[in-house]
Amino acid sequence: MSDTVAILAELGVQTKSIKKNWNEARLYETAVASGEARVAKGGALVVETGQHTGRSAKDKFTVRDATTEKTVWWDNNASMTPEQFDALWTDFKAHLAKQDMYSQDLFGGADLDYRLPVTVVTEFAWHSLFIRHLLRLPTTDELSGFKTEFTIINCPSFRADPAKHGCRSETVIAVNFAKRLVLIGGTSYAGETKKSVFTILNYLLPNQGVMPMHCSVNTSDKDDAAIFFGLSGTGKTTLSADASRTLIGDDEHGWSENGLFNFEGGCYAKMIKLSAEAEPEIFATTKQWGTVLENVVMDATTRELDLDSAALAENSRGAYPIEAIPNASLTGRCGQPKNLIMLTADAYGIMPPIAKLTPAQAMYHFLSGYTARVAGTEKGVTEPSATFSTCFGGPFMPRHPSEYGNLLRELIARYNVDCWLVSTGWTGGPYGQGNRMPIKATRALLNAALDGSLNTVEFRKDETFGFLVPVSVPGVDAKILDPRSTWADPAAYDKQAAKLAEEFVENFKKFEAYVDEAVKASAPKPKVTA
Ligand SMILES: Nc1ncnc2c1ncn2[C@@H]1O[C@H](COP(=O)(O)OP(=O)(O)O)[C@@H](O)[C@H]1O
Ligand SMILES: C=C(OP(=O)(O)O)C(=O)O
Ligand SMILES: [Mn+2]
Repeated sequence: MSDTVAILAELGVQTKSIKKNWNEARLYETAVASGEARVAKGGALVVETGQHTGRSAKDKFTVRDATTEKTVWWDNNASMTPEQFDALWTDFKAHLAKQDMYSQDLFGGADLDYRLPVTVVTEFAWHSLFIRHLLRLPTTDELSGFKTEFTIINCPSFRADPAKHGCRSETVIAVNFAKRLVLIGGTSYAGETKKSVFTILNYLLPNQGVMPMHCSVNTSDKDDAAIFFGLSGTGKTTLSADASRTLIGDDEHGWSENGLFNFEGGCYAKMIKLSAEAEPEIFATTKQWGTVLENVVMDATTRELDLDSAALAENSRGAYPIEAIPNASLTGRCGQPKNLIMLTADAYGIMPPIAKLTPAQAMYHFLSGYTARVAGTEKGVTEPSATFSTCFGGPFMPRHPSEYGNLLRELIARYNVDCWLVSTGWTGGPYGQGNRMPIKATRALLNAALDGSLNTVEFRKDETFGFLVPVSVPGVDAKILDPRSTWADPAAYDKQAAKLAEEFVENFKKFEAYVDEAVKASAPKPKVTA
């Protein structure tokens, strides 16, 4: 296979026109001229995505054939038959024949041994710009010998038909590993494209012994890389951009014998209520030419941005090349990690802001993938709900969690990595009563973990979770380290902690057959209260 033109011919795709590998400036001009986008004060490109302002996880389907039958974990991945995919593909091609399209030949993966050449074909110029920011650009030389290995076609104006295509609605994300093709239709949320590349790498890399991870990574000149696992909204992007560390990437990485590597070349940050003070590096990107601002509210006349407004979406986003962050790595690669952090936004206010995990506890929490969803803007809803998304990335993990878990466990042991659980969620009570953990406090605790100083402080054992929690950390209010003491009613804390422990135990049942006694013994134990 080869680059855009050859691959489209090989796939039998005809488009009205195809603009191949256009650069940022040309895509900008076209996106504005065609009415897809507007320019904000400072130069960022502002777009609105309409109905879909986040991923449509339930509209994602993987083709179930003789191979994927055995390699995909179907409990966690919705399936589509090869015949349904073919019907979708036929209709997709008929639709594409009437469209002016853009394409980019890019790499997913900064490690030269493991990178995947992909061609991303999009209906929107701004989607082409987005994916050019997010993935890794080939050099001129690499482009001349480019051989695509996977094609992603994103056509928001296509409407899927559940009766014919085996999907659920007019929106579809169809992944076909045999045909090396992903089709996206009926949604404009740009995150679908980048998470499709992630899904592909998550499927392919374990076969090469590489651990793919939904995490951010940063390092320093001391070669002390840190991995930050976490579900959406837990702080991967926010916390990895830190003035005192070198950013490797904010969302998707691989871990091999060569070290850690970014799958991407850009970041995709949440813009809602972004604070210039707590997140200065990310804030600066909103005022730069090149940044794609998705569903950020802008005044039509002054072109001032209103980052606090959720009028278009709670999940407003900014996409920018990693160079937009001052202390970012351009190679996207670093050495073996010293620390591994699992981020959770515990809205129940039960988890401590930091805890030290044994390797077995780390495996337990990796397979559990706990965070909590909060009501957000919905009226009248005050209760948070627990979410367990395995490997901290359930919607992007085609294989059985034990495959990822076993790889991770081996790597943690081989490189002697210290593991931590960090709650960026609520303190002083649950969502609705307490407050979100201050970013400053989380950063101070993380810095103490990463510079090694946290290994020398006094710890207590958490009665419910069994992990070790520091009693005091220089520069941090000792009270927040013990969540129970921050609640007005400690008995209410105990009750809620027991309830959360039960939810963990219930969720973990499906993994019990795949883990050893030490991992099973890492389950939280509801504390017996008098
Ligand atoms: N203590 C904290 N740590 C990290 N993020 C926090 C914290 N408190 C509030 N936030 C907010 O939570 C959100 C975290 O989102 P983000 O970093 O994009 O997560 P992810 O990349 O994991 O999806 C940001 O909007 C950030 O401002
Ligand atoms: C882009 C996404 O990732 P995250 O929220 O983890 O940054 C997403 O989930 O759509
Ligand atoms: Mn992120």
